[in-house]
Amino acid sequence: MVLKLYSFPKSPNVTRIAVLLHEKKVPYDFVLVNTVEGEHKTPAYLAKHPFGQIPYMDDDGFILYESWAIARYICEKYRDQGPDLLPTDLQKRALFEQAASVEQTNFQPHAQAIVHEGFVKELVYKQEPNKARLEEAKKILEAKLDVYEIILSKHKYLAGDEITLADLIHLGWGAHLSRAGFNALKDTVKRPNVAWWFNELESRPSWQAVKDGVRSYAGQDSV
Ligand SMILES: N[C@@H](CCC(=O)N[C@@H](CS)C(=O)NCC(=O)O)C(=O)O
Repeated sequence: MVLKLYSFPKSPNVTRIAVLLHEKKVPYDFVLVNTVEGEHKTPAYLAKHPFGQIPYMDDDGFILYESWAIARYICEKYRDQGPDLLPTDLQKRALFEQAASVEQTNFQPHAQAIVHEGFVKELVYKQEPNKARLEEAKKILEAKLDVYEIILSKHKYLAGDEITLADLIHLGWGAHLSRAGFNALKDTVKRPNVAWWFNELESRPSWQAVKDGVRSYAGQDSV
């Protein structure tokens, strides 16, 4: 049975997984979860994902939630297909885990706040955005990206000169930032290394395929 991602296809927490499936050339399907109607809080959904969030994965009956856990599972299971995105060498793995932790603490929460307050709340949930929270998150992420600039001036990717899952997983939330009026990932003057890095990620055929997939799904505009 083809691997299934329960989500809405444009969700950053699922596009960050879909890009890995394209890197690994693994076929998958989306199963649409209507979060606007609260489908993710129904008993049937909660039986699969007890926190009532998107996404979760069904791999031939094996259920897994939490996007980072799903991402690691895919990179481990399909290690021999496409680029190896999860280093096994002790020190390379430690540097990968460091970069993974950096994404989870220094990038994702702030990027999510910017995207959520910047347009998702209003557009999808018809709620009033919290402008103060938006500005605060922008300020914090700008400062975090200054540190990214230092890291990326020393090597091409976050964990060294080889691309890993820790880089690619930035695409989900990162690609939505411009739409929220936050262009710091693309500022070639202020942060040339960050801009180079993010452009490399966005230019990968796997990401283009994700964008095409989202575009063709139920007429949604793209990530
Ligand atoms: N840590 C989780 C976060 C999942 C998450 O926050 N999903 C959001 C959508 S982007 C959601 O389902 N929000 C609805 C809710 O929490 O009720 C992951 O990475 O999968």
